Amino acid sequence: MTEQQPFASLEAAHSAGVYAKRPITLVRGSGATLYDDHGQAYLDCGSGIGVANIGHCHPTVVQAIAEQAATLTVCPEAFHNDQRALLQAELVQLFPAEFQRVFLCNSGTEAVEAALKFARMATGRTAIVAAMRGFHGRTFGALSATWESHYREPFMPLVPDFSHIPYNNIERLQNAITEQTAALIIEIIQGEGGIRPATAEFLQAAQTICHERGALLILDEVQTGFGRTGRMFAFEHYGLQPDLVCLAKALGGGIPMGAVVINQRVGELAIGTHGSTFGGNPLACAAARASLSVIRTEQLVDQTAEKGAWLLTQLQAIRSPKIREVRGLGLMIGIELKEKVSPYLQKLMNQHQIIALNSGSNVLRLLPPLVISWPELERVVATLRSMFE
Ligand SMILES: Cc1[nH+]cc(COP(=O)(O)O)c(CN[C@@H](CCC(=O)O)C(=O)O)c1O
Repeated sequence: MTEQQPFASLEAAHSAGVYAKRPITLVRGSGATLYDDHGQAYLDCGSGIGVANIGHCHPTVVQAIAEQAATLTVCPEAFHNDQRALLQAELVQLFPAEFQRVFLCNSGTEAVEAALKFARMATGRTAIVAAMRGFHGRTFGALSATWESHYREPFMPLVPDFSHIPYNNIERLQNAITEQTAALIIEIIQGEGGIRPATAEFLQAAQTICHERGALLILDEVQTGFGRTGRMFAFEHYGLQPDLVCLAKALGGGIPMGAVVINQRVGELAIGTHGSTFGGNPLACAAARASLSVIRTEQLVDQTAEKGAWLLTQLQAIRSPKIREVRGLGLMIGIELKEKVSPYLQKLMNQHQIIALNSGSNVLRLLPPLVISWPELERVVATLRSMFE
């Protein structure tokens, strides 16, 4: 172990080796601040890839986890459980009345896998249409809907009968959705794919075409959900009535969790056709309930709409030959550069102690905790302005 980075070298010695690592060891978090093992503070604008919407180690969630950890953490879905029953009821309350059922799992990719399986089972069809640049997860089904070839190539063949259309292209959508299509799966804003918002026209057309032709509309809100875009769920901006909504990331307040919220239009799902050992476990459900209560009591959705509008305006006002476009919604913002983004991420972290993300090779992605303060936002704008102007 090296003196400066004792844990990094120890981790590197035993890690599977599939992750590119940044040269810091994070050991503590609070609100929008992270701390490394030398006590250095960082302003977090990544939220653990869109997980820490309510900030790190929120006391309400910490207390709920501690209490549930001392009560019951293991309870498979073969048995009823109080925390699960309450969470399911609280979750569907956030959706239109047609959504009455929830499948609980443990990650975004699991939520997507479940939604894809439910769509094939409910329609008796096999074709799945997804969008170019979309990201839906890394398990074989979700990966078959994910676009980037470097995620897919090493694992071919994937699941058959998946196809992709250009995002926001209604004509190609018209041609792709047929009587053999089980579902269309899309993001309202492509996150990993570059912070690319869908157009209202594309989303409305997607819903109309799917429902006219008997296909289901799956919205992958793993990244856009739980206030990230300034509404509790991004589909609310467009008044959509999807059939299956995939959730994860911020759902569990930092505890791994995924969910599929199911419109009654999908119909009954047969017992024994899908499942999960850890899905709906009491610990994750208690954490999720606490997280939802924080989002509600701290009015984080409205805060995000206000903070996000200000941040987008400030960043769009930066005049720089290096910036192609600044786009996004709420506190899900991308700065598309005319060059590689990684040097800027390193500079932000090493010289300014701000942690940001990439989307692809040239988009700087900002996903700060929704609890980020106004002074912290002003620091982000001032720092980026100094870097790019
Ligand atoms: C829209 C979306 N859907 C599904 C997933 C899969 O969720 P999970 O199984 O919990 O990771 C992700 C992860 N998005 C991150 C990619 C993570 C990875 O590299 O893998 C991201 O946006 O970078 C998404 O952003």
